Amino acid sequence: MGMNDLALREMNIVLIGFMGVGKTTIGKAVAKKLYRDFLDIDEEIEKEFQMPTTKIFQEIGEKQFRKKEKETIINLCTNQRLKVISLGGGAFLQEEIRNLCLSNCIVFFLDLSWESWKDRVSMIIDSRPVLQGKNSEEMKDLFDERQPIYEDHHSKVLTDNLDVDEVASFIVDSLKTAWDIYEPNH
Ligand SMILES: Nc1ncnc2c1ncn2[C@@H]1O[C@H](COP(=O)(O)OP(=O)(O)OP(=O)(O)O)[C@@H](O)[C@H]1O
Ligand SMILES: O=C(O)C1=C[C@@H](O)[C@@H](O)[C@H](O)C1
Ligand SMILES: [Mg+2]
Repeated sequence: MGMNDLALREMNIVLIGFMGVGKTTIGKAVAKKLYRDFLDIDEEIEKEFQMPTTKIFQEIGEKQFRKKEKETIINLCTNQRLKVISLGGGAFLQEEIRNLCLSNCIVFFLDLSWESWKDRVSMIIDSRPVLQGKNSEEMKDLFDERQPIYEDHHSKVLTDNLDVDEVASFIVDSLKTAWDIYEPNH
């Protein structure tokens, strides 16, 4: 099913952004506000391999993780509708994933400044293999290096100084505005 077959209101909503910006937490809140099901790609991959991401990286390798990540996203973004889907922080590194999401889904970039992000490292590091073993400078380099991949999106929200519920409300309000403008007769 391509974008042309779907009403804007039925399209999956996809959240992108760097590790720890809040894709999973905010995605759940957005789904609840819109009465939709929520899907988290990292969680789907972990279910598939029956192990946490850290263990997948150690025992099966990042390459297989990325392959499964691509297959899972292509499958869900092609065969599902009316979902809120949070991607992993590295998913948009793959051009095929970027292209498919941008043509089939509504893509929201959750933006967060480095200053705010660095205070969250301790909360997330245990479950993010890509951050493990990196010092602050190396994390900053990765953070900067990743920003351009998130620049391909339909809409973005700067989450500095907003709590989870405020970000979710902003996303829902902006979607409803777009739906009313582009599909006024639904
Ligand atoms: N707007 C916010 N304000 C404060 N804390 C937040 C906000 N959004 C998320 N958090 C917290 O930041 C942490 C990381 O959030 P979350 O796991 O949702 O990130 P993520 O983007 O899904 O990361 P990953 O890409 O690694 O899956 C959580 O502890 C969450 O409660
Ligand atoms: O940014 C990344 O490369 C990653 C982010 C997480 O969501 C997971 O998908 C995994 O830990 C890799
Ligand atoms: Mg997540």
